[in-house]
Amino acid sequence: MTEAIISLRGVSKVFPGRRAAVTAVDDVDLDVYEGEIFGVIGYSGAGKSTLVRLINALEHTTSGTVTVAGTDITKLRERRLRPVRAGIGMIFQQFNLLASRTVAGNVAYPLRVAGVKRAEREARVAELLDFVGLTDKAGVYPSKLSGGQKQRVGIARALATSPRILLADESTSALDPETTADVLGLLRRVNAELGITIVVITHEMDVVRALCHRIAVMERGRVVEVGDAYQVFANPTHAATARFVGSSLHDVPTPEILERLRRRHDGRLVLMRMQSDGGASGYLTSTLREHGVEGTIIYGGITEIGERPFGSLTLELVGEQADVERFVADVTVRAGASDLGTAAAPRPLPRHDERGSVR
Ligand SMILES: Nc1ncnc2c1ncn2[C@@H]1O[C@H](COP(=O)(O)OP(=O)(O)OP(=O)(O)O)[C@@H](O)[C@H]1O
Repeated sequence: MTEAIISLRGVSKVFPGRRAAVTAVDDVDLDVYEGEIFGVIGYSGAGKSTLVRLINALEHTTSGTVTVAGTDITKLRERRLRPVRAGIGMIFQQFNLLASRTVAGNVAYPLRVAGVKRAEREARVAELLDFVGLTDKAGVYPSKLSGGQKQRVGIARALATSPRILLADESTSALDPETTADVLGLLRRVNAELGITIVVITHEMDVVRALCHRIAVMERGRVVEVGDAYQVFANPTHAATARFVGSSLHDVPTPEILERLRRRHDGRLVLMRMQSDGGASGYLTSTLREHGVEGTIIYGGITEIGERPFGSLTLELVGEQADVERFVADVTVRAGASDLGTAAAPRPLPRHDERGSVR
């Protein structure tokens, strides 16, 4: 995973709006490495779809260059773009299947367009339907399929011409959680078994959690943060990222919730971040014991990102005041915990870029 298969340099896209021009993508530099699953996240209107449409030249850049598999596609004429697009599969939120064609017909469609002979086409379609688990639906029309099955057909069709890159634009947003998990599992197989680089656009944290190796966070056309999915979520440096994590996990009390907690718990409160190597709870237990302090969990949440624990716990500490002080000093320094004070002497919640972690 060292070579960039997609590179954007100084890329902007401006749409001439009715009143004023809209800068959908604003001076973006980005590398997506061969073999990775890369997430583009952000709220509606951030510019995610436009960014991805620039990668397969469905939109043309206003400025900057987009390089795909070594070719600068911003300089290519339409005819020369065709083979580049053939190397990029795409799946959509609304599946975009042809209603008048069977499942097999839909998957065969890009092969027909590419002029693949019938026998070869049929063999390839059978292979793809087997891969996505829809062999028994070959002769069925899309209207008879569930949402999850439709997206499987979409994936099989996107893979038909053996692309090196798959772009997935909100590919699970129209699906229920169980079906989403199913489709995400299939995308993981596409990446792991076929070695295809995947770029997913999503506003859903669950998708990122289950799938992405690295992510870019977009806000108002700009990439405000990029990196390893776990690192970015564990240590957000931009408010947009922190909002994204907080709105999905709800592990850190909001100021209002903290107020309520203080009414019920008048002891010293401390916010402990749980991350990384799984040693966190052991560290917490031993440090409490070491200082002769008891800790009661009064708020928090722990989940996984990329199979690593992630989240935070808010504890109320009970013990001799001097012991509590020493414990708080210790975990603040060694584990980046946040001292929230007491109901009588409250201390504010940490800003998003001040959160530490238990390592
Ligand atoms: N063809 C277009 N013409 C004019 N403005 C456009 C066009 N396409 C996108 N925009 C504008 O560009 C901005 C970014 O849109 P884009 O669809 O890329 O965002 P997004 O993050 O994908 O949002 P969503 O998740 O809602 O699709 C928005 O303000 C949008 O209105």
